[in-house]
Amino acid sequence: MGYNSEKVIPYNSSESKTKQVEYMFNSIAPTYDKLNGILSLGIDNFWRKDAIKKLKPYHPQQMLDIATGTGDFAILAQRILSPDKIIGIDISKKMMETGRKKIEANGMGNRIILEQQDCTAMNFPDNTFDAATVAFGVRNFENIDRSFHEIRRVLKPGGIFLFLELSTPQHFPMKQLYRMYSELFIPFIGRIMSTDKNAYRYLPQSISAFPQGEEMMTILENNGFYTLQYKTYTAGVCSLYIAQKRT
Ligand SMILES: C[S@@+](CC[C@H](N)C(=O)[O-])C[C@H]1O[C@@H](n2cnc3c(N)ncnc32)[C@H](O)[C@@H]1O
Repeated sequence: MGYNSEKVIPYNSSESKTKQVEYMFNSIAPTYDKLNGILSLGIDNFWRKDAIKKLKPYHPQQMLDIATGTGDFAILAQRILSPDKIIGIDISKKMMETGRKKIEANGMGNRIILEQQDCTAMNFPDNTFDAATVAFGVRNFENIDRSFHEIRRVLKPGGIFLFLELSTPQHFPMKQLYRMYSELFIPFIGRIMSTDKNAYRYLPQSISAFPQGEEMMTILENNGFYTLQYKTYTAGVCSLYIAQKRT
């Protein structure tokens, strides 16, 4: 089944969504971290920390951080959970170049390894990881079902899949405020601060097309997961899903 967010692409080009997304993140990599903080008014750090803490009861030792980008989620997971190993994967070399520098600066080079891989076709054996995480990546996937299927394959039986994604508030007054924020503020800041204007047009469009809540939980179940927890942050601006591999 195809989902609407899979059809939202950054550029007016005939290349696959994956190729366009790779190009876009390579192009915005130098300003990504700074803009992230500005656009979320710094709240993304709170969302990330709260999400990672929820993995504590599972004591994951082998972790996979998909769409790891500049490495923030992997670094936080290492700091909070101290697993034996985290492998971060991403399609964008430039995002990971920044990520590697941050990992080294945090003295975590022997615990976090970054590899260029597409999450729809990973080279890991079946049943490898205790937990897989994605922060703000799923919205960019060209094929959500194939990605989830592949994530399930590389998780051990009972393994945990946790992801955070931006979402659209459903209730007054946040719904209306958020609409102004995403239609005016995001493209404006993107235009003046980023090297790629398209990226900050693509961002609000991909958020509004992304399946959320009940719909996402059904997608997880259809791909072989139980949803253990679904919660929203900041009146619905961000959503967290925690699911477990069904055996
Ligand atoms: C918004 S960034 C998130 C980066 C990081 N997780 C964070 O929290 O800041 C989305 C990332 O998803 C990556 N991505 C998109 N499609 C992917 C795929 N099929 N496989 C692996 N990574 C992918 C992009 O290259 C990009 O670095």
